[in-house]
Amino acid sequence: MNHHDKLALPVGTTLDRFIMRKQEDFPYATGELSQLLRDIALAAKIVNREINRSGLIDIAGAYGNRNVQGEDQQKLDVIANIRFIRALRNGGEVCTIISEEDEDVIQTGNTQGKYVVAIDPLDGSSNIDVNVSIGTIFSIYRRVSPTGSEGNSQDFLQPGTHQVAAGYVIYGSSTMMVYTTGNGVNGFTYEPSLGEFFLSHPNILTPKTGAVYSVNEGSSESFSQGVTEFVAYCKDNSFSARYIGSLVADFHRNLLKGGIYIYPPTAKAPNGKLRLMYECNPLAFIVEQAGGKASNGRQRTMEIEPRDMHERCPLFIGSPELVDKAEELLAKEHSHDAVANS
Ligand SMILES: O=P(O)(O)OC[C@H]1O[C@](O)(COP(=O)(O)O)[C@@H](O)[C@@H]1O
Repeated sequence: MNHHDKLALPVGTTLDRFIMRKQEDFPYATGELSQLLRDIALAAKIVNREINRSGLIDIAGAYGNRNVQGEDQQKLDVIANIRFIRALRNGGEVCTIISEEDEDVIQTGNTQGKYVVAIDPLDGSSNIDVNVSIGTIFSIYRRVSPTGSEGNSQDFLQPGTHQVAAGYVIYGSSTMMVYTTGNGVNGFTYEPSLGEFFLSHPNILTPKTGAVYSVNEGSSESFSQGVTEFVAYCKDNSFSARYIGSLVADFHRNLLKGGIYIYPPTAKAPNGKLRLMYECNPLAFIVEQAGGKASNGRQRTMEIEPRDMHERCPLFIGSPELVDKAEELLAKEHSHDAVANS
C-alpha cells in the first residue's frame, strides 16, 4: 500500500471536502493554500459558465487587443483573466500574480498574502470559438519577497521544483480540475446542476509508455534532426498522431492514456512557443507526480532557472519512456553537432 492509499478518499468526494481532508495531513497547515485552491475552483466555475454560453451572449470572437505575447486576445481570454484575478484578489492569500494576458506583475493589494500565482487564464485560444476543448493552467509558489510588501518579479523567477501546487482546468465534454500539491495527482469532475467538483479520478498515474504523439507537424520543415527522427520513430511504431491544438486537452488525454506532447523549437518559435512559468512548469509538476516526465529536450523542465516571467521553452512531456526516447535522439543530434563543429 503506497503513501497515497491511506489518504484515499472515495470517488464522489467533493473538492472542498478533499482539500480539507488533505490539509489535515499537514499539522502546521494554516489553511491559506486550501483557500487559494478553492478560490481557483470558484473562478473556474464562473469561467466554465461563460464558455458554455459564449455563443449566446456575444462574448465569442476577438477582443481587438494584443497581449504581451503579441497574440490577438479573444474576448474570453480577457473575461477569464478578469475572473481569475478577481477571485485571487478577493481570496486574500495571494499577494501578486503573473498572467499570460498581462506584461507586468499584477498586485492584488493583499501584502500579507504568502503566495504568488502564475496563470494562463485560457489556454488554446485558437480553439475558443470553434467549440474545441480549452483550459486554464495555474502554478503556485510561496513568495520570496518579505510579507507586508508588494510582491515582485523575483517572486516568480523560481525553478519549477519550488512550486507548492499546480494544476489545470479543462473545459471539454465535461469540465474537470486536476491538481497536485506534491502528494499525487487527483482529478475532479464538475457537476453544473449542483455547482460542485467531485473526485472522479483519484491518484492519477500516467502509463509508462503509449502509442500517441502530439506535435504540430505543420512546422516539421523546421524541426531539428533529433525531433524529426523522433517523429519518424513514432510513425515507424504505428503511433497515432493526435493534435487538438489546445495544450491542456492534448496533455490531459496523454496523461490518462499514455503518449507524448511536443512543442519543439521551430523557425517561427526558436525557443518553442510555450511559456515556462504558466504552461510548462505546472504541467511538468503534474506529470512528474503522475509518474511521467517533462523536459526541454535536454534538461528537466522543473530544474530550469527562469530568467524572465514570460520566457518560452521547448516542451517534451508525457509518458517517461517516450520522453526518454526523445531525449536520447536529441542527445545524439547534439553529439553529431559537437563532432561536426569540432
Ligand atoms: O498552433 P500551434 O503553433 O501548434 O500552437 C498550439 C499551442 O499553442 C497554445 O494554443 C498556446 O497557448 P495559448 O492559447 O494560451 O496562447 C497551446 O494550447 C497549443 O498547444
